[in-house]
Amino acid sequence: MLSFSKALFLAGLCAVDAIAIPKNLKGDLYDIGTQEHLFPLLAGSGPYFSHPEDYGIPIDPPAGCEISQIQLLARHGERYPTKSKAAKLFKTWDKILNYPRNLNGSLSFVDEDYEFFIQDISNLEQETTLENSVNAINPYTGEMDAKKHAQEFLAQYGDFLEDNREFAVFAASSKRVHDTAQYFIHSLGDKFNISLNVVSEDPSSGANTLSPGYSCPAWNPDENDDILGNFSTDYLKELATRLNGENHGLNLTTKDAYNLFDWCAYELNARGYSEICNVFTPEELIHYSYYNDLVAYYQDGPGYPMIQAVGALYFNASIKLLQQSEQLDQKVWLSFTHDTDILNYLTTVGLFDNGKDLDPSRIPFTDQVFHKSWMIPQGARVYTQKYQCSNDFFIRYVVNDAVIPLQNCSDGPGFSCEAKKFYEYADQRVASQDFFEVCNVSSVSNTTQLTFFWDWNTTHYNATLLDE
Ligand SMILES: Cc1ncc(C[n+]2csc(CCOP(=O)(O)OP(=O)(O)O)c2C)c(N)n1
Repeated sequence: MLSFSKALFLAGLCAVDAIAIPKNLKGDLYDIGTQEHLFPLLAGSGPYFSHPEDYGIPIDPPAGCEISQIQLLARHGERYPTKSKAAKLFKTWDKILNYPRNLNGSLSFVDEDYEFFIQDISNLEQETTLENSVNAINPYTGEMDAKKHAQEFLAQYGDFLEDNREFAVFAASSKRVHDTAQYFIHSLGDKFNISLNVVSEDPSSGANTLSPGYSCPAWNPDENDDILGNFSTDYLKELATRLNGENHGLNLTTKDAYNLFDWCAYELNARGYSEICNVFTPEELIHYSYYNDLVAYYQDGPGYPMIQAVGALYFNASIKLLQQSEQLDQKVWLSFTHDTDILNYLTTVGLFDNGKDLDPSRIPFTDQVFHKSWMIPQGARVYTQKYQCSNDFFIRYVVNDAVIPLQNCSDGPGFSCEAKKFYEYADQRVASQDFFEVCNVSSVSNTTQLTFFWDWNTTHYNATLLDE
C-alpha cells in the first residue's frame, strides 16, 4: 500500500505544479451547480440543502405574534473528510491511480488532468474555506455557508435582534465547530457584542457538554448490527462490477465502491463539482442514501432506545431556557456541535418519528419520515422559536429552513404548540430519561449537570480546540 505522502505526491501535489491551471478546474465553471439534486442522497456528508418538505408554512412568526426567544442548535459547515475517512478514501484512490493502463468508461476523467481533491492533509477534519478549496469558485464552503446562514439569521430575526445585541454563543471544542461559530459571529458584524464560549468535548466534561456522544461510554455502535446486516449490498457489488468491467483488473471491492460516495460528497464540499458523482446510477444513490438512513436510525435515532436519554441532555436544557425566557436577559441562544448530537436531540424531541421502524429489507419511500441528510446535512440548523400572540406563548421548530410541526401539537398560530401544552409534551418525552445513568457517564466524569448556559459568565469556557 502507498504511504500517505506518496499518495499525495502522486496526486499531483508537487510544488512545481502550483502555477499551472488544471484543465478540469476550468471546466468547473460550467459544471458547478449541476449536481445539487444529488445533495439529499449523500447521507449528510455533502453540501447544505434546505429540508425538501416545508408544508408551505412560512418561517416568519404569524402576523401579530412577536418572538420572545430563539434557540439554535447547528452543525458545523461543509468540511474535508475526517482523518479516518481519508485513510479509506486514499486506499481506493491509490488503486485507481495505480491502474497500469488507461482508464475507460466513467473513470476515464482520472486520466484527464484530474487531481485528487485532498491536496493537503492538514485540511483533514477542517471546514472548507475559500482559501483551502481546491477551486476558489467553490460555492459550497463551510465558511460561506456559516456566513450566509448568519446573514439569513439577521434578515429573519432583524427586528428581534435590534434589542438583543449582546449574547453568549456556545460551540463544542472541535476546531471545525468552533470555526463555524466564529464565521457566523463575524458575519453578524460589529453591531453585536458576542462572547464565544468553547465547551470541552472531552468525556471528562460529563453532562456539561454540547457533544453528549463523546460523554457516553455505554453507547455501543454495534448494538443493532444484526438489523443493519440485513440490508442488501447488491448495489455496491453492481457498482464495483460495472467499473471493473470497464477496466479489467482494477479489482474495486464493495468497500471501494462505498468509498466512492464519500469521495463524491467531500469533493463537492472542497471543489464545488465532482466527476466521481457522475458514475452512480440513481438506483445506487438511492440505496446508498437509504442505507445511511438505516445506520443513523439504529445507531443514533429512534431505533436505539438509549438515544432518548442522550438527546434528553440538551432537550432538558432547551426546555428550561424556554420556561425561563421571561426572566432571562439573554433571549438568543446559539449553539454549534456535531451531526450525531443534533440527531440524538431531534430523536428525543420526536420530530421525525412516525412510530414505524425503518425496514432493512425494503425502502419504504412514501412511508418514511426519517431521512438522515434532511435532518443533519453539513451546516444543519435546528431553531426553536418561542413567540407571543396576544397573551399566549407558542413554540415550534424550524429545521433547515422548514417549519416542522409537532405531530400531536400544531394547532397554535403558524402550526405551533401552545406553551403549556408544549411543556406537557416535552415532559413526557424526557420523563425518566437520565443521560448520566443510561450512558454510564460516571465512569468518565463526576459532572452530572449541563450548566454552561447559566454559568458561562462566571465559569470560563475556553476549551482547547481539537482536530477531530
Ligand atoms: C450516542 C453516541 N455516542 C457516541 C457516538 C460516537 N460518535 C460517532 S461520530 C461522533 C461525533 C462526531 O462525528 P462526525 O461524523 O465527525 O460528525 P461531524 O463533526 O461531521 O458533525 C461521535 C461522538 C455516537 N455516534 N453516538
